[in-house]
Amino acid sequence: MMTDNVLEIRELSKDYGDFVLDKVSFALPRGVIMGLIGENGAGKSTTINCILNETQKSGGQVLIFGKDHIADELGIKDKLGVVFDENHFPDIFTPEEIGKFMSGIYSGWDWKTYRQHLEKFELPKDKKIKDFSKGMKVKLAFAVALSHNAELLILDEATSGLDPIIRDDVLDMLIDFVQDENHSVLVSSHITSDLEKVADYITFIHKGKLIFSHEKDELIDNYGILNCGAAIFDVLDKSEIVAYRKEDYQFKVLVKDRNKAAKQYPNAIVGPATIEEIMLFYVKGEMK
Ligand SMILES: Nc1ncnc2c1ncn2[C@@H]1O[C@H](COP(=O)(O)OP(=O)(O)OP(=O)(O)O)[C@@H](O)[C@H]1O
Repeated sequence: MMTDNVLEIRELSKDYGDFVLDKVSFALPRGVIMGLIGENGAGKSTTINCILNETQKSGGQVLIFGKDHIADELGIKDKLGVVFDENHFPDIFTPEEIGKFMSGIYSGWDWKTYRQHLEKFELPKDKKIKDFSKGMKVKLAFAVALSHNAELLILDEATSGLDPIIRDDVLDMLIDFVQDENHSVLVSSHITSDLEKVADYITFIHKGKLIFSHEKDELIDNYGILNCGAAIFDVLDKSEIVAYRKEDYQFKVLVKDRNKAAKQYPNAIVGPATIEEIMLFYVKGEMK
């Protein structure tokens, strides 16, 4: 049987001297949307650039569709759609001319789908890209990425500069895209609420290290925030606590198993945690 991971990253490292991406490993199963989260400078773009071999990795292994990402670069390219926050199509061209160019690059180029996307995104096919707004440029990049029968989309902060309405359109598009069970998406974003909406998996990188890569529902169902005063906080079992934040006389504590915590500390108030809160606690919280 074929591997069911479209992307496998094993101990991926990149040493920039003052920043090290440190043996990051995770796998993206076929048919899912994976959100890649982390603070500014955490290493999200470095990870994606190493996957795409835009940056040479210092160590580790990257398999795309079960094949080494460098040895099989040409075979992989056709099945990969990529969108960055800045897309540098030559801006003297029109979408129609970009289409002609892309049809020479991708063997699976599909004019009909491309024209449908241009229409859906209300992109004028004969207007020069230099006169496009930022949102229009990103939409054009999506139109290209979605028009050559790609099986894996990799998006690096592609939605960050878009207004909430276009962002919502793009998120719907990603959900549409994975309706085909052969399609998968890796999407990095600061906007954790977007990822909370669409991602099936969340991979969290902090200071160049992998903190976790889990199914989103598992995170949402299990993690929790326990609110308590100093008396309870002092007796909390250190091993159950991910991190805590002190606000006036209250302690807010991130726990990995909120049901267990609620049973163990019946006098504390325990509630669910959002992906954003989980990230905030890991990045800004203190360890007991
Ligand atoms: N070409 C480079 N040369 C040297 N250092 C680099 C290079 N590219 C990135 N870095 C460093 O790697 C670190 C991680 O950057 P990266 O862009 O991967 O983070 P990020 O998680 O994508 O952040 P952001 O959300 O701000 O885009 C930063 O400290 C950055 O300075």
